[in-house]
Amino acid sequence: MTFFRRAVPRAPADAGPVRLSGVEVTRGARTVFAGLTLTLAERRIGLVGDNGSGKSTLLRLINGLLLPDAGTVTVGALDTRADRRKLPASVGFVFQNVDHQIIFPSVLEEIAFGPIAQGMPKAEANAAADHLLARHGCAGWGERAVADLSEGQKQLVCILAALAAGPRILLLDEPFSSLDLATRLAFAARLAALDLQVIMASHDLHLFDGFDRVLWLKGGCIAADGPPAHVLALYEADARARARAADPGIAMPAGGWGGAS
Ligand SMILES: Nc1ncnc2c1ncn2[C@@H]1O[C@H](COP(=O)(O)OP(=O)(O)OP(=O)(O)O)[C@@H](O)[C@H]1O
Repeated sequence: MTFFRRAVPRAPADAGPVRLSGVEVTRGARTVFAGLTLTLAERRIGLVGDNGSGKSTLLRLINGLLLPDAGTVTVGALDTRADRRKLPASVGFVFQNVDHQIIFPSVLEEIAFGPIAQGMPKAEANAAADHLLARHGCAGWGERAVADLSEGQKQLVCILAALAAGPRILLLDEPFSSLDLATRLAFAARLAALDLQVIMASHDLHLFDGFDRVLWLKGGCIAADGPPAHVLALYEADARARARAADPGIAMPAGGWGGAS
């Protein structure tokens, strides 16, 4: 599925997997990663883990917003340190907090920005943004002030803005948390059809249906890595055990992943 024609031909250098090699990251006084090595090649990769386990930090390393204190992160042949300015053409990102992402006053400007930055003429980018909005049930939103949108509507604009730039890799950090059910379902279906690599962090485990691989981060380490059903069952069993240990009298709700109890 094509959302936008690419503004400029993609550099061959962005082909190939994401690789982290010996990555060390300290944020504030806390060591988040102490020698993380990973190859991320699958088309659909999920990240799960407790609050503070390092999911957002990992995504920020891949899009070059955060540079490792030691080690390297590469996207194909692009090194996030040396080739930082080339990354936005290849790597799209939807932030957990939309207010950290939105920079323009109007919806149209926000969505057209990426293609214009890549060289698409403004009139063409604006027309394509209008078309994209219409395809997602938001016809006529272009002139709306972003500040007047609800949280979920802002989240939708951020997702569309990321797609508009035609990335090869889409990084999503809790992208659907404020979307209503119908919009969430529609996006999950569209996501499944997108011809690009998706790496998504979420606490909504059902979003990983159909994913190729899930990584469970625990204290900056990989606690489990593999098919979603396997990893999510381990993760949920661990979470339930810890919830029980914290409050032995707790009545745990049934259901969940992989029959974990
Ligand atoms: N800007 C920052 N300054 C200092 N420390 C930070 C900063 N951002 C994150 N951290 C720390 O880095 C660690 C990893 O945070 P990160 O945001 O990657 O976690 P997360 O898994 O995405 O959590 P959540 O599920 O809550 O979104 C945490 O201990 C956090 O306190």
